[in-house]
Amino acid sequence: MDILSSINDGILTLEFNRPERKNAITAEMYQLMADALNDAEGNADVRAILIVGKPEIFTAGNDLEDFMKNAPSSGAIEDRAVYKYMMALSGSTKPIVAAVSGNAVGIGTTLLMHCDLVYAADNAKFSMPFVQLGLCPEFGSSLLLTQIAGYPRAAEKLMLGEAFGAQEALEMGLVSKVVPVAELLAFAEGQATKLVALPASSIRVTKELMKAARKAPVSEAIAAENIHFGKMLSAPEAREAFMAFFQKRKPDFKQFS
Ligand SMILES: C/C=C/C(=O)SCCNC(=O)CCNC(=O)[C@H](O)C(C)(C)COP(=O)(O)OP(=O)(O)OC[C@H]1O[C@@H](n2cnc3c(N)ncnc32)[C@H](O)[C@@H]1OP(=O)(O)O
Repeated sequence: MDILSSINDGILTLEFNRPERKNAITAEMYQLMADALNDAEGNADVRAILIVGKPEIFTAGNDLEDFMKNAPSSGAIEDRAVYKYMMALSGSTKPIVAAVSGNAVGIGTTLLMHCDLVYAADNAKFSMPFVQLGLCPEFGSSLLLTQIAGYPRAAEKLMLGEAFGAQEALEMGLVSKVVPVAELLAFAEGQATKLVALPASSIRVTKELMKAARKAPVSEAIAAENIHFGKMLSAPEAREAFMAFFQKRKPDFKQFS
């Protein structure tokens, strides 16, 4: 299974488990995670959610082969598994803890902005190389990163798309704390266990209140991003970027005006 899902002691753990492809996320993986999150909504036994990868890799983001195969022209965005996953994540009423070690690329970084507690190992590396792929920010990152980090820093990360480390992520407010990689999982599990022991109703209301002001703007940003992202995914710039990645060469964007 490319996603490992388990419920223990009140914690639903979702683990990326496709290390041979750097945990790149396929439509099937998004769907599995969406289903698990939606099931958790109606399951009072789940009192916290934990999202983890492997010590050496969180996720390489969306599977680029999937991007090439599944042009977005085929159907509405709302029917796509990635959309269902991100809506389930951002709309979850349960507290969500993410533990990031290694690379968190593209949606691997975007998804963190929809979690509540985000812990990074000292080997974590974040990047949103949407522009490098001929794409644009997705699932609210154009708004959320600007709010979290301020415009100039967000512009640097979203326009240049260069990777940055755990310490910088902490300084900019993207993560809650940095811990040594060997201690990350136990630490994150400990934090999730604390959430499980607290009154679920208080956690629920606190989360709702904290997210209330950003709910409508985030929905609007996601809708606007989707319009562009869908078109850009089938444009020649993105095709060139995907081909270049698999051919292990630099993309040639100068051929496009
Ligand atoms: C809506 C969502 C949007 C997004 O998420 S956009 C972001 C999409 N993701 C990317 O652009 C990241 C692409 N991957 C990378 O940049 C690198 O990988 C890493 C930095 C994550 C790791 O680099 P290294 O440790 O050198 O590993 P490796 O040799 O590049 O990858 C090992 C195998 O994994 C495959 N792979 C890696 N990432 C993806 C991916 N995103 N989609 C499909 N396959 C991927 C490779 O091709 C290769 O395979 P083989 O061993 O056969 O050469």
